[in-house]
Amino acid sequence: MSTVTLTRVRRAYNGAWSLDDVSLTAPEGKVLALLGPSGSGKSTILRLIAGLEPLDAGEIRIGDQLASSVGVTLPPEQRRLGMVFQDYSLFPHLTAAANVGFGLDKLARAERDALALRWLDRVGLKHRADAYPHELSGGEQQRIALARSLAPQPRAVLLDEPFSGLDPVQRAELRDATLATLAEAKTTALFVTHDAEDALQVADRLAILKSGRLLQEATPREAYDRPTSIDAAAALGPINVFSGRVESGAITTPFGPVAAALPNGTAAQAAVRAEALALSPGAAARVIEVRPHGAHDLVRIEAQGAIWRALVPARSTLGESVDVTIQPAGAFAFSA
Ligand SMILES: Nc1ncnc2c1ncn2[C@@H]1O[C@H](COP(=O)(O)OP(=O)(O)OP(=O)(O)O)[C@@H](O)[C@H]1O
Repeated sequence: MSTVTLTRVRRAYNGAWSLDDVSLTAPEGKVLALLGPSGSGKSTILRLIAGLEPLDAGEIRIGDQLASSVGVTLPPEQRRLGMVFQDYSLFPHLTAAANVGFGLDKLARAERDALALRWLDRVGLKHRADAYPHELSGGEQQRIALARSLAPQPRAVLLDEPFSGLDPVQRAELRDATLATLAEAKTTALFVTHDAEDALQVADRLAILKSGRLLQEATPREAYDRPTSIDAAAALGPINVFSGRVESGAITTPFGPVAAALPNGTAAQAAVRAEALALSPGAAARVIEVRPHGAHDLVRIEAQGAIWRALVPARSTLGESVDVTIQPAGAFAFSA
């Protein structure tokens, strides 16, 4: 396992930056999640690290080795990386065991078979060693793909949306199983997702991207509790935004004040997480709509013409109007 470091990396397609000056580090033996909406550049980062494409500026190092810089692109097979993609990409004509053994061709047959079985065991699929991919569920195929990528002891493993295409139950199970396997293997992992929950659950560190730019790199806790911008806050869950001016250290929103450590008079924006709004019987805001949202209800409330969303415990009894308390831990202010 090795640290993977990107320094001021840029990549353009057809004259437009698809990655613009991105620097980030995947620490040795940890999971770094690349989180962002479609088109934010997540897969481009993986392709550049894998050596599938050249970069246009900056450099990429895997451990001490310079893997990519302008005019230098170490071929993929010399990078010693593992890869897992969302479409599993197992060889259909090979059994599960043969798929896992595929990258172990330098070993003698018996050794290779034993190691493949050991990896199948690690992902809980030893009993399916002789099954062909079409005989396995999507989640099982993905676990085989993970075992195949890790068996040759890569310096780092790249996972591109590995849980998409699975139903929610399979997804949660596979997420937990993958995390356990990565932790056991102590492999550096870069994991692409557009799902905030996946990123928060799986990552040791998060890199939040938008439009080819890195918005924030932090631990999941830091990113959630101390976002550095409105966009970074919005990447981790629904937020409410209000534009106003700072007065006496706060922005006064229709639903209450949000503390702002900015000079008085500054044009600023408040961002309040939907789960940071506590509702109680009262008359400050009108309840427009209540909808189930898993363990929560999503409630739309209106005050002074503004409509905000609140996530409250499911089946809370709310009347037609409520008082609103903004919990400071989920409320942030940014200069506009
Ligand atoms: N080969 C290519 N040719 C032209 N444009 C490309 C190419 N690959 C990526 N892009 C563009 O670069 C930007 C980033 O794409 P990328 O696939 O890295 O985003 P992403 O965050 O992985 O998105 P998704 O979640 O949809 O996979 C997009 O605007 C995309 O259209």
